[in-house]
Amino acid sequence: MANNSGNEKGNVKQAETEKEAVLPPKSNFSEWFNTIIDIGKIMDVRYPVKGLYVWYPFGFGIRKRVYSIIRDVLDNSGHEETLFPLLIPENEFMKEAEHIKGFENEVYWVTRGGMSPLDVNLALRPTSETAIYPMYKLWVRSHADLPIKLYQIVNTFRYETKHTRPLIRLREITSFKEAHTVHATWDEAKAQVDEAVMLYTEIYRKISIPVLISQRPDWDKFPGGDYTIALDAVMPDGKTLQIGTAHHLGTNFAKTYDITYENENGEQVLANQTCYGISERSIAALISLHGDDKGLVLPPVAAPIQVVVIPVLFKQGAEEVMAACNTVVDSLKKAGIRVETDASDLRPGAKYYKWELKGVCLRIEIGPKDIEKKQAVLVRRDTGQKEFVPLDNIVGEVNARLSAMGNDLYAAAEKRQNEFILPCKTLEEVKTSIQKGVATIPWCESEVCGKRMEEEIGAKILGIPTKQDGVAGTCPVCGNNTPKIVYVAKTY
Ligand SMILES: Nc1ncnc2c1ncn2[C@@H]1O[C@H](COS(=O)(=O)NC(=O)[C@@H](N)CS)[C@@H](O)[C@H]1O
Ligand SMILES: [Zn+2]
Repeated sequence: MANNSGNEKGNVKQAETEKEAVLPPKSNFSEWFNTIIDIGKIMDVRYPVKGLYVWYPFGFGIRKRVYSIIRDVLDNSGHEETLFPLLIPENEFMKEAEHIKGFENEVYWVTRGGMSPLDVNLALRPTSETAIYPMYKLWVRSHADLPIKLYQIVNTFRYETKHTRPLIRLREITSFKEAHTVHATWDEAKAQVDEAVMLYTEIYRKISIPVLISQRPDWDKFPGGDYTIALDAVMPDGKTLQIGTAHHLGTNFAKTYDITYENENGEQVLANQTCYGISERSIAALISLHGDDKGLVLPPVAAPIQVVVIPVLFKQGAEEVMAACNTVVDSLKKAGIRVETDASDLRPGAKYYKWELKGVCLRIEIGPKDIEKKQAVLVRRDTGQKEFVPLDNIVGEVNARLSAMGNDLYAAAEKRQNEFILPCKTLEEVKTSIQKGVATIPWCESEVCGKRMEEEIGAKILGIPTKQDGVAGTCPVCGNNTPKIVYVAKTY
């Protein structure tokens, strides 16, 4: 994967040969992803610190649109956005034992200010529980202060020892949306976890991404949490990418940070909490699930450029063609559609290649013949479908295809995801199936059997699907009857 040329010694590797890399076929997914991040102008991997990458403006345009969808969904479901400090004092960070165990190998520390050593070392937030919860202790006094439903979209830092790669595993997570909620009871917090999963599913539906929803096995839950529900995308190579998680924290952190509220009978009661997060892995999934051999394929809601108008110019009638194109561009802009014209002297084929690589949703071609017939040629990026449409209703024709495209991309991705789910009855079958996709296998849910399964298979249990069809099977380890199946998959 990304041979990220930024290195520990801190020097930027000279730009590769100026010639743009050629995009490999998507069947070679690892190289395809690596190349599209570069030539699709998503992120520049040459920053001289391992695991830190630079957003190109085009890639940032995609991130901006995806995160405005995230904000809309959260702001319209009772959440408020806020901002907590980046630096966390060691004494606060080191309070919750489970949480520390889970993060102590990943935390970056600031130990100096200028030339003088700090009296208290400061952690760069890997996630913000230990920054936020000391403040929640000050804010939560009575039942009337609950629920609290806050989120922030910040950068967080994790000293990842596994292979770092842009958008998928960064040491500076640049787009970490983390929500932290406080509730009066365990059940209310459970309802919040369920809402978070529903909202995440809605967000991903809006960017045409289907997800697998499962509860992580107990030994793989969030450090300091009661349980974790995760959303996974099935990537084109059949491996899964965790693109969202919601954690029920019970009273674990409330105990540590003394977050209590006075109930109706004047008693001090420990609060129950949840937290849930999405990162730029959402963009990784968007690029990976919809892209093809020609490059990016972007759902219209996330596309920085939705339409490109290409005038087909000959000596004869060039003026009329340019005039018609400008009229089309103006009317599309007025309708709020993100449109560009390409009147460059590139050959048509080179133009098509350029805009297809960038995932522009629709191409409009207008030549002298089209003027005569008062039509334009419309070409969809996802299907390649070419149609003649009347010029005088170009806005309607474009809008119809843009809204169809978002749904069609989702349907196509959902079909591919379902084909990756491979039901198994034996561990042998699981071993072969996870080379291609996501295996399901009955499991009695006992930790002993689960761990034995992972050993046997040489891969991790992904999680217990929250939606089960309840058909009984037998646990392949203990032979007991069980109504539960579990996902097993190779993961990013
Ligand atoms: N190194 C990383 N690079 C990119 N995304 C990451 C990285 N580590 C985690 N993520 C993403 O961030 C999400 C939330 O991270 S987490 O550890 O699961 N959960 C938390 O940190 C909780 N505080 C909820 S915000 C994960 O589901 C995953 O999609
Ligand atoms: Zn068992």
